[in-house]
Amino acid sequence: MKISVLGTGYVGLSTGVCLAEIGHFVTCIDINQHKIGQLCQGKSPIYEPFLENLLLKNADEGRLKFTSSYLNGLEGTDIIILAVGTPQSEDGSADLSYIMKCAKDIAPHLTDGVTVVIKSTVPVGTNELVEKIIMSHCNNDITINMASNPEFLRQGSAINDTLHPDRIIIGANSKKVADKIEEMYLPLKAPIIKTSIRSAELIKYASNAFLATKISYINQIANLCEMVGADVNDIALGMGTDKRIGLSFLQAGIGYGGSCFPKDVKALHLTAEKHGIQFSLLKETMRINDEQQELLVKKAKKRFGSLKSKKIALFGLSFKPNTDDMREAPSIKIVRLLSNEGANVVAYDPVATHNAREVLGNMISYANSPEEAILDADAVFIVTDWDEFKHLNITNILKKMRCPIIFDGRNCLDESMLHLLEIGEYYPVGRPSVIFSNQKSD
Ligand SMILES: NC(=O)c1ccc[n+]([C@@H]2O[C@H](COP(=O)([O-])OP(=O)(O)OC[C@H]3O[C@@H](n4cnc5c(N)ncnc54)[C@H](O)[C@@H]3O)[C@@H](O)[C@H]2O)c1
Ligand SMILES: O=c1ccn([C@@H]2O[C@H](COP(=O)(O)OP(=O)(O)O[C@H]3O[C@H](CO)[C@@H](O)[C@H](O)[C@H]3O)[C@@H](O)[C@H]2O)c(=O)[nH]1
Repeated sequence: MKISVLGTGYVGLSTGVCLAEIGHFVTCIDINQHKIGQLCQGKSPIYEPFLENLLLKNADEGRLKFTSSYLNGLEGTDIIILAVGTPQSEDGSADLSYIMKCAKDIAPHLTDGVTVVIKSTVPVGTNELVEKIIMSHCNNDITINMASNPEFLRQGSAINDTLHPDRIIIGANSKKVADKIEEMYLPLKAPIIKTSIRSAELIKYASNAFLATKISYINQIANLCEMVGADVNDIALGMGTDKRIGLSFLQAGIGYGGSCFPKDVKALHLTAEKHGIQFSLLKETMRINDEQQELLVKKAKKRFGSLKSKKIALFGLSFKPNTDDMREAPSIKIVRLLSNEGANVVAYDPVATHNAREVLGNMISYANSPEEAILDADAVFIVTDWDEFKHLNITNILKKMRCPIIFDGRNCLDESMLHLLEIGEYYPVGRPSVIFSNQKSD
């Protein structure tokens, strides 16, 4: 099939590359000419494992092209996939301006019978609005088919998630349109769920808000664990082994961030409110998450009394491992709180430093390695659970501190290695803290 993908962000680019990989002829279109320039040279503008290799392979084999011209990019296409951003507006609702502008701009280039698929996360009813905009800006004599096909990939595992999805949701108002989209995905051999357009739109928000709520739930259990001397890892295992609950998204820590959960929970809450439903459960999900992001600073204040002039080494800046994305990263709030307390922050992240500089500027210093970050540090905050912090000989590095005081916001330090710390303090989330004091001489 000939497919055009609008938007070459995390979703558009991963989708375009993977659809080419399964044999389609794909043109990715973006209004950001700098991005298109990079992509035409085979460079991925984002850090996403396996993306660049697959991009180069499919471009070389002639199935993947990039352009910023709608005229060239939409010519003779069977399916158009809209994957432009829908960020948060000031009032918390989804900002649909990019998708509406995109609809208006592509309209004059559409040909009769083309299928327009919305992959971006959009509030229920958006497909109908987009269809209206397209119909009022296209040639009068054409018909188009609209469909909703929300995306569930996670950053950091986008390629794997796209090639091996748990399910594919296709929302369409006719069997013919749904079958066409199913045909596009057939090589993936993934379970397909066909629904109405409105249901498909809502499935996306319902899924993200549920996962975010699961995280806030376990985080609140973690807080209780700290009060009663229980261990949240044991609780998560004990709960999650029940198939009805499941083990995933029960990792306690400093809360969720990223380009999706924060904005999508807010948007769903607002949609519900707009329709007279008080979805206060989601309000709590958000409140717990806001508070959870303050946890490490609160713990450090309790430990040190004052954080004024303390040097804090931050391990990790991105909102999750395997991505350089800083959108809504908990590190941003942590840095602001630490700065307000008069602490000095030095941060190390394996790949996100460049993007972090744009958000945090010179509020903090940036180190090139964990070793550099801990020089003269009073405490370490583990903010992102990069493998490097779990496996590497991180305990050996921390051992170099005079007295390592570690606040592990992701419970990711390998506890079996902690005995290497002859002296020090380890404060995980929702688990008993450990104080080491010259164990060797004991
Ligand atoms: N990031 C994720 O993990 C993820 C996962 C699932 C769903 N989503 C949803 O997918 C959508 C895209 O998210 P993203 O993170 O990929 O966004 P992004 O911000 O990374 O990328 C959006 C891209 O769209 C381009 N764009 C804007 N207007 C355009 C236009 N008129 N024509 C062509 N290109 C245009 C921008 O230049 C940008 O490159 C959002 O609705 C998001 O909620 C995101
Ligand atoms: O048990 C957990 C799992 C995740 N997180 C945090 O939650 C955030 C989001 O993580 P994750 O869901 O893995 O990454 P995203 O790339 O944001 O993916 C989510 O958001 C995407 C955009 O809508 C959806 O497509 C995905 O299905 C959905 O998982 C991160 O800050 C994680 O650290 C936790 O704190 N505990």
